[in-house]
Amino acid sequence: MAVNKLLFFRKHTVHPAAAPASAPKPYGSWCSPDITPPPRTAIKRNDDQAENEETQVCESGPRPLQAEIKFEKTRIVVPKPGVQFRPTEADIEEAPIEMTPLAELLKIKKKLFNDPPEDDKPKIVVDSPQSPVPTSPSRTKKRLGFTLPSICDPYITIDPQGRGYISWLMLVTFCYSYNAWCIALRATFPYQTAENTPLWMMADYTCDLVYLLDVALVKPRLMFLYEGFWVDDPAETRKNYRKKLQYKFDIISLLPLDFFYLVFGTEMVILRLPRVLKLQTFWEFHQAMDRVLSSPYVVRIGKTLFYIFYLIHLNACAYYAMSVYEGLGSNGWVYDDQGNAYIRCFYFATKTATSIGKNPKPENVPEYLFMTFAWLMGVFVFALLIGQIRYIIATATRARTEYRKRVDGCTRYLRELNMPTALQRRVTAWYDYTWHQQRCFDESKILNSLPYNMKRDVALEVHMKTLSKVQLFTDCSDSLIRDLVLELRPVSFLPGDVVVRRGDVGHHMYIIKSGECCVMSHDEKEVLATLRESAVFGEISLLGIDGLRRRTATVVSRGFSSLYALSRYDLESALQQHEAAARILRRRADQLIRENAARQTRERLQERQARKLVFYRDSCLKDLESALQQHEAAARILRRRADQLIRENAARQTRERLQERQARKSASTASESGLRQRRRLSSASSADSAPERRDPERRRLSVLSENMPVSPKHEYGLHLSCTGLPTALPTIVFSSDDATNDNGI
Ligand SMILES: Nc1ncnc2c1ncn2[C@@H]1O[C@@H]2COP(=O)(O)O[C@H]2[C@H]1O
Repeated sequence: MAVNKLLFFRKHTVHPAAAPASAPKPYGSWCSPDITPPPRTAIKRNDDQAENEETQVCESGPRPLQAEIKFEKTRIVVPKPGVQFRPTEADIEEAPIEMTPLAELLKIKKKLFNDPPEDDKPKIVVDSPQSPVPTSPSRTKKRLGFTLPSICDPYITIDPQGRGYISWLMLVTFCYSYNAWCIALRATFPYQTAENTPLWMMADYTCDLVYLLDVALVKPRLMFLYEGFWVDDPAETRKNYRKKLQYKFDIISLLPLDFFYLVFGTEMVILRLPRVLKLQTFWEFHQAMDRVLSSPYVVRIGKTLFYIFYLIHLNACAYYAMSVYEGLGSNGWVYDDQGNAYIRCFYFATKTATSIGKNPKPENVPEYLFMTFAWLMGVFVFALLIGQIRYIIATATRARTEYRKRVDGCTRYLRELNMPTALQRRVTAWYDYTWHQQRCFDESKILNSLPYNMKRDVALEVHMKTLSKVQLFTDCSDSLIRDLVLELRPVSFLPGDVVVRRGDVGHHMYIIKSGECCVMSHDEKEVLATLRESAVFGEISLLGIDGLRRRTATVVSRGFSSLYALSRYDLESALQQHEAAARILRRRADQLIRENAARQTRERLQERQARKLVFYRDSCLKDLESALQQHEAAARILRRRADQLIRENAARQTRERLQERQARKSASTASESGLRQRRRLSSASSADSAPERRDPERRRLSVLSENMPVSPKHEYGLHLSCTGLPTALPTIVFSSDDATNDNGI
C-alpha cells in the first residue's frame, strides 16, 4: 500500500531536482543536507507481490544524463553465458566504436546481458523529502532552443512564491485597480468622450488580455500542496485551479458583456463591472508582497489606504451621479458644477465619510439616505480602517517601543537608587549598543514560536558569518555547530568591561562575534593575548581539568564587543556527543596551560634573580657600613691618640720651656754664658725635628686630603657610605713604621 501511494505521488509530484554534486553548498558542508537532503531512491519490482516485497533503498546522487555521456572508444566486456564472470584478456573484445549513440549501446548491452523485459524493469520511486518548492526542467529549451522564464514557459508549472509569479500578480493587480477605479469614474463622470473612447478601449482590452492570460495560462499552472507534497503535474494543477471558487470569479470577471456596447453604445461602461470581481488576485498580490518585503507594514498600510480612497472614490462617484440625476446646482446640497467635478466631489465625499467637515444640509429623501449611508460608512468602515492603520504602525514600531520602555524603566530605577551617573551612562550605552547590534534583547523569545529544526536553521542563518570562522567548528563535525547554535546567547560588553575574572568559577565559554578582548597577565598590567572575531575563550575552567575549575586569566573587552556565551551545561552535553571537539578544546587548553605555566616559571625566575640582586646589594651595603663604622672608630681612636700626643707634646714643650727659662735664669749667673747658650739651642732644635725617635712608642699620624688617591679595594664602599652621609668624610689612612699602607705611605 505504502509503495502504491508512493507511486501515486510519483505520478503527481515533482521531485526535487537534486543539486548537482559540484554545486556549492550554502555554508560549507553542513547546511544543505539537512534542509534538502540528497534524494534516496527506492527501487521496486513491478509485480503482484509488490506489497510483500522489500523496497530496496539505495543512496544515489543524480545520475548523469545519458545525452551528456560521450563515447569515443568503448570496450565491451562479454561474459561467457552461465559462467561466473571473471574477465580475462580472451574474454575481452575490443569494439572501437567512434561516438556510438547511447541508445545503440544500450541495445547491445541489453542483448548481451539478456536484460529483463521492459515491464520487469525496476521502477524508480523517489521518496526523498522535497525542497520547499520544486522546480521543473524547461521543455521549451528543447523545442525552441532557448529558455523562457518559467512564467512564460507554457510547459512548466509555476512556483507560487517565485519572483516571476509575484511580478505577474503585480501586473494583474494593476489591471484590476484600473478597472476598479475607472469603471465607476467613467460610468458617472463625463470623462469618456467620443474623442478619447479609443484610448479608453485600448486600455480596457489590454487589461482584458492580461485577465485572459491569467485565467488561461498562469493560474492553471500554479503548483499546490497536497498532503505535504508540491504537486506540479500540469493536469493536476489545472484541475486544482478549476475546482476553486476563484476560478468561477475569474471566469465571471471575463464575461464579454462589452458586446452589448453594440446595443447600448460605448458609454455604457458599467457593462464592464464584472471585471471588479477579480478581487482575489488583488489580495493574493498583497499577501505575496507581505511575505517577501522586508517591511511588510508598507504593503499593509498601502492596502488599507487603497480601501479608504476607493470608498471615498465610490462615494464621490455616487454623489456626482445623484447630482446629475437631481440636476447640477438644483439645490444647496448637490454639486453645483463649479470647478473640477471629480476633485469637488471627492472633497465632499471625504468630508462626509470622515465627518470632519461642515456638510451641506440634505433637502430631500434620497439626499438624506445618501448622507446617512455616507456617515454610517464613515463611522464604521473608516473607524475600522483607520484603527487598522494605527495597529499596523504600532506593530511596526513595537520592538522599538519595547526597547524604549526597557531603557526608561532601567534608568528610572537607577536614578531612584541614586546610582552614580557614570554607571547610569554605562547602562544606557549598553542598551544602545545591544539594540543596534541585535535589534532585540532576547533572541530566543522570538525563535521559540518556530519548530525546532526551523528555529535552528534561522539561528544558523543569523549567526553563520561568525560561526563558520570559529576554528573549533571548522575542525569538528558539522553537527556540532547545529547542536550548539541554539544554545549560544548573544551578549554585549562595553570598553573596559571584565568578561571573565581570574580566580572566578567559570560558568560560560565565549565566542567573539565582533570587537576585541584582551587576556591579561596575573597582575593585570600586561596583555598576554588579544583575541579577535571568532576566537574562543573561557573554555579552560569549563573542561573539568583537575585544579583548573577557576578562571586562569582575566579577559577584558577592549572596545565595544559582541560575544556568544555558551553555558557549561550546554558545552558539556555537546562535548559528550562530539569527542573530536572535546579533544580539540582539551588540546588547546593544554597548550594554553603549558604556555601560561612556562610564562609563570620565567617570571618567577626573573623575580628570584631580582630578589637575589637586591639581597646582594643590601649585604654589600651592610659590609660597607660596618667597615665604615670600623674606620670611624679607628679614626676616633687615632684622633684621640693624636690629641693625647699633641697634648703631651705641648706639655713637654711647656715643661722644656720652663726648664729652659729656669736654666736661663740659673745660667745668667754662670759665667760661661756663650757656651751654655749654644748647647741649649742645639738641644731645643733636636727635640722639634724627631720627637718619635726620642719616644719609640710614638707613631706617625697622617691625615690625607680627600682628593688623595684611594685604593680600588675601598673605592665602592667608600663612595656608597659617603653618599649616605651629610658631609664628606676625609680618607684616613693609618700607617706606622712597621706597616705601610697601599699607597706606600
Ligand atoms: N595565554 C593565553 N592566551 C590566550 N588565551 C588565554 C591565555 N590564557 C588564558 N586564556 C583564555 O582566557 C580564559 C580565562 O578563563 P578560562 O580559564 O576559563 O579560559 C581561559 C582561556 O580561554
